[in-house]
Amino acid sequence: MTRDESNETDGDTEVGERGDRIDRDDVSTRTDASDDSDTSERASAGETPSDEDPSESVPVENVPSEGGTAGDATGDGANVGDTGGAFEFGSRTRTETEVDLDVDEVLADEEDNTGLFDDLLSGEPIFENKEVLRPSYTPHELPHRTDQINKMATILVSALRGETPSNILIYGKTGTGKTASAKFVSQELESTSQKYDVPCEVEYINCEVTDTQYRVLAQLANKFIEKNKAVIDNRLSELRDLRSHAAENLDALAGTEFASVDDVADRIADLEGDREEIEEVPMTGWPTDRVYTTFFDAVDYHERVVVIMLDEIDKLVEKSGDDTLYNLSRMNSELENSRISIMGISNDLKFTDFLDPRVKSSLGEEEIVFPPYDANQLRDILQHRSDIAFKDDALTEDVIPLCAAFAAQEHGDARRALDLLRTAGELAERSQADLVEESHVRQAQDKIELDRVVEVVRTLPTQSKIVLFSIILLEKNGVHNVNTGEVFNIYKRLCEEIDADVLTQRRVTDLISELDMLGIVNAVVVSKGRYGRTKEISLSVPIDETEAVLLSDSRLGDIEDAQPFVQARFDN
Ligand SMILES: Nc1ncnc2c1ncn2[C@@H]1O[C@H](COP(=O)(O)OP(=O)(O)OP(=O)(O)O)[C@@H](O)[C@H]1O
Repeated sequence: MTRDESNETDGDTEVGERGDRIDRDDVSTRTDASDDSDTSERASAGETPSDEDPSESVPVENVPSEGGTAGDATGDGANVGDTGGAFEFGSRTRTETEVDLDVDEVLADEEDNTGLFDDLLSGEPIFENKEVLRPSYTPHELPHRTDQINKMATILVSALRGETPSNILIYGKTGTGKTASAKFVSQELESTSQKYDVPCEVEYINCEVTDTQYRVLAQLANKFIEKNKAVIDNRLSELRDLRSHAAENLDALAGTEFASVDDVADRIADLEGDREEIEEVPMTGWPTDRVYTTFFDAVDYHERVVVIMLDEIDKLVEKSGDDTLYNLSRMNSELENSRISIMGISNDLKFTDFLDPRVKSSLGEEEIVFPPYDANQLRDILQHRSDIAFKDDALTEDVIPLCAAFAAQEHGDARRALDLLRTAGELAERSQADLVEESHVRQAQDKIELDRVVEVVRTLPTQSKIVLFSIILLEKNGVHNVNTGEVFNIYKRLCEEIDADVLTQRRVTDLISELDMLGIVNAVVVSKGRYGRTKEISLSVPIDETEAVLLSDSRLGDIEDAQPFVQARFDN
């Protein structure tokens, strides 16, 4: 299990526990639960209802509203139906009554609410099923990817014949449907393999998250170990049945590989031994060759063809070189029972340049390119999804073409197109409109763009933030198309103010070029005749929002009054 997964599990548990606290049925369940240790302790200490310290009853009264002290609550409210001593009876009766009272109060409060949510709920919902527009949804149909899907299927069909499929490399820009298509094909492959009872499995790894050789091999090893355990358990239960039938009547062994009940028992003992020996790979700590051997043995435990899908494979190579791919691609020559095939997916067309030539040729046996979608194709994709996602007639005619056009301008990214459509729907819903209209799409486009800018600016290194802030200060004071020298002067003063290192002007020029590449500023080189050439810099992002993001950085937030700094431009 990855760290993320375990966190998720923790999170779920917590939610579950919190949820328990407000569940009315659960309150009574707890009240019924029997644990009178607390009362008996007090009874043995000679307490009676009359000498009970009033403060002691507080937790009892607080049971339903606090909810968190479930242990105490169950203890004191335990024996409602009992006919125990007067103290217990009185105490318990109070508890139960108050439990109900408090829950009723909560319910009454709910009825008297201010209608905060009622207003929002009252409008006709625009969405039928919003989840369909989220990236986590895997569509059942992928328009305009038939060629690529067919090509993948033609290569992978050998797995269903028990042969090793060629390795495949899939390239294409972001949002061109690579992952969706590959997952679609693997689901089909696995279901067909079950239909024909051919052992074929697909394992998916996202190398952006799992980005070292150790982690990739450990994750794969553990997945196969899990499957092997299930296979062994299945076989064990069949064999135990067979053993008991054969013990009654030896005919049960007819047609099996066993000649006697003892043979069956031996096989069971072997499998139990195998089951016992299986050791999962910890997420850190083993030498990599031990992880590799464990993975190798787990894959080779029984006959099967395995397709390993490495999504964002370029991230793995970038982070930890091509050792993993080298090891995986040479495994087939050593495996005895199984075969593996690799399906790599990448946004970066050039990543194979960094591979060892042997890995490169083995990995790229087959290459499939996913071109960007054009506006018409995006329109079809959006139409398919919107039919399921929105209520009938919830979109005006121009919504889908506009979303498609915006996304096509980007780089034919279906993810962006779907995001736009979903955000437009959400904005319409929020403004309680009956229909999603063109204006909602335009607002959605601005919102997504702004979110992107905010994210990029927020994560800039401090020095770049200071440079950007200098440009903003100049612009805010009416100085447009500034040059590098002007930015540098303000930058220096700001650094002194917040005690940051002052970089050289040359370095600051580089940082400006980086901001240009990120699309935050626009820097054009202009010729000044005999005075040489200079860069004219202007801001390409909304000024107020960007300034707000910069000032939310604790270091830049320290800058008291930015106004005087701008004078620096004129002081020089
Ligand atoms: N032809 C299509 N039909 C329907 N939905 C599509 C199609 N192509 C892409 N999508 C949707 O667009 C989104 C992005 O697709 P996907 O994740 O497959 O892109 P990708 O090429 O793998 O991108 P990245 O390289 O960024 O991971 C997903 O929600 C996917 O369902």
